[in-house]
Amino acid sequence: MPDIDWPATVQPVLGESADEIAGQLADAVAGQLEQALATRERASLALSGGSTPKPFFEKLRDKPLDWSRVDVTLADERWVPLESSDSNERLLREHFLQGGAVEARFIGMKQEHESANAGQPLAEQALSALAWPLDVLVLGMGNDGHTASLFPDAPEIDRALDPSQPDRCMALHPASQPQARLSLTRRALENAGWVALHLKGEDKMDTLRAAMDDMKSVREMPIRLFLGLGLNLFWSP
Ligand SMILES: O=C(O)[C@H](O)[C@@H](O)[C@H](O)[C@H](O)COP(=O)(O)O
Repeated sequence: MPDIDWPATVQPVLGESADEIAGQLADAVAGQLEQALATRERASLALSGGSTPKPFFEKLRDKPLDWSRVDVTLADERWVPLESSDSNERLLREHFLQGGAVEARFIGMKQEHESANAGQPLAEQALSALAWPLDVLVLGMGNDGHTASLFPDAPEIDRALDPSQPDRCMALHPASQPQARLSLTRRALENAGWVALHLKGEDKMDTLRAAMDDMKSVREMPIRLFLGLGLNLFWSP
C-alpha cells in the first residue's frame, strides 16, 4: 500500500482490488444518499464518466434505496451523440440506470445542438431542476490532474474555476481532447455535501502525490481544488 502522509482534508480508503473498492464506494454513496433522504424529499448525485467507475455503477444501482427520490446527473459530458461509445450518458444508461436505479430521475447534459457552446444554455436550464448543492459527488481524475472536464489545457479553465461566475455548467475545449466537453463548474461542484475521488492504478496514485506535493496552483491541476476542500479517496492498484 502507498505510504503517504495524507493531508487532513483527504480521507483515504485504499484497497487491494478494483472490485473491493467499487463495493466500498457503493456502500458509502448509498449511505450518504440514505442520510440525505432521511431529512429531505429528494437527494442529488453527480457521477463522473471514464473507465474506472463501471464496477462501482453496477454495485450501486441495486442498493436498497428509494431511487425514485434520487436525482442523478453527470459531472461532465463529452459533446458526442448519445449513441457514441464516448458518451457518459450512454455509460450511465448501460451500467447504472438499470436495476433499482432505473427509478432515479436522470438529468443529462447533452442537448440537441451541434456545439457544446450552443447547448450550454439548455443544459444549464435542465440542471436547474436539481436541488443544489449536490448531496453526493463522485469524481475521477486524469493524469494531467483534471477532474470532471476541468482540464488545465482548456482555454476556458480560468472561468470554469472562478467561484464568482454564475453558471453551473460550461463548455470547454481542451486541446488534449478529441471532443468538446460540457462540465459542471467550480460553483456547482465545490459545495457538494460529500465528495469521493475514485481512482484505479499506480499512475493515478503518482499523479495524486504530485497534486498534493504542491497544492498552490489549482489551474495547473484542478483536482487540487477538491483535495483542499476535502474528499474521500477510494483507490486500488
Ligand atoms: O468524462 C470523463 O472522462 C470523466 O468525467 C473524467 O473526469 C474522468 O473521470 C477522468 O478522465 C478519469 O477517467 P478514467 O476513469 O477513464 O481514468
